[in-house]
Amino acid sequence: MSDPLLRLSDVEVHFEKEQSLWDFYQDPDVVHAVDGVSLDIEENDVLALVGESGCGKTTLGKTAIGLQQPTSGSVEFRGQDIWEAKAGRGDVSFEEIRQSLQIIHQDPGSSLNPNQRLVEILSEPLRHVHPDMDSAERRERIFSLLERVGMSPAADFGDRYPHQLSGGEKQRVALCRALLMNPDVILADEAISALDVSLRVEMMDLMLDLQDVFDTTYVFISHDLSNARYFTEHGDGRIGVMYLGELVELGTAEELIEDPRHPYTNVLRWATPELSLDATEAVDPPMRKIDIPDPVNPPSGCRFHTRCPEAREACKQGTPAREPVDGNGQEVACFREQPEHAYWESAPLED
Ligand SMILES: Nc1ncnc2c1ncn2[C@@H]1O[C@H](COP(=O)(O)OP(=O)(O)OP(=O)(O)O)[C@@H](O)[C@H]1O
Repeated sequence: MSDPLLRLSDVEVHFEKEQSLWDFYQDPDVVHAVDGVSLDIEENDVLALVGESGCGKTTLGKTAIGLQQPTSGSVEFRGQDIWEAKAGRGDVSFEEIRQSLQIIHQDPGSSLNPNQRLVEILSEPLRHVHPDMDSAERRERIFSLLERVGMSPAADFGDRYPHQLSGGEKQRVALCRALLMNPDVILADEAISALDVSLRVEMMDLMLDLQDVFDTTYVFISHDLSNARYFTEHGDGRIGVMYLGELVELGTAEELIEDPRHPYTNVLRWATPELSLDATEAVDPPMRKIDIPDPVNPPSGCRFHTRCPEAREACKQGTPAREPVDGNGQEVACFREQPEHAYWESAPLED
């Protein structure tokens, strides 16, 4: 079997927190941003990462595209370890890999040069990928892409500066610029979150429409399960649920929403009114505590045990591995999926 497009193996990303002068003689605090994540991402794949603020979505996404070096574990691009390539020990150069792995941010304005017209901004990636292309051909490619993303008349838009665009138009330009690099993966980091609700679906449709043209994979980060659902249902992809740095459940939107196996996935589903679940469902959150534990000192055992309504004493020990559910593509990391686990004999946690 051929290698997946991206393979993350037991990836860990820990950050040392900045210290004040007073803490100088103490060991720095270490933030456990990502821990023990293994995941394959395929060609033309769609993967959405969801979870509450600070759970590690951006860090994991950036690690997957080689913008963040893991503190342990590995990230391979088509079988080539990205950081070995960076150290000059690869068959493919780091620059080539990074060119294949692009990112679009929540705030596209900050990444578009305010002093350049769109046609200049979009010429840069083309010059990079096709150094032999003449300027007339570049303009033709740029204008046809601008038309395709609904920025018409393209010649008029091409002459504009970023400040002359709406938020939605800036995000389209950021998408065009990423696509013109001919990438294998685009990390869309909350790329639709700042848009008006009415424009979000339009942008997601556009991204998926262009996926067929450019043969690219999307890693789509969102704190909103209903957007992740729309994107993965229309893109035939999966959702990964993150909790305190760990990937606790993986599956299609239908699997996760109709049959969430991890109690934390159930919380996300509960917290998303747009999913219009059964009106008879609980109004109280399906959690024992609201507060998120400190990622500097994550709870022992299953990290969700301090909030989980199903938690028992056994959940304080050992990290549950993510395992397949019922032989379909769904995977969950919860002791309750293991009929023989000590969980079933242990006492419930009630505090
Ligand atoms: N460069 C850094 N230095 C120190 N800590 C960091 C750094 N980057 C991220 N963190 C911490 O790592 C944890 C995960 O952050 P991350 O941004 O990946 O989460 P997230 O799920 O994307 O959150 P959000 O939705 O708020 O963007 C957080 O506790 C964050 O404060």
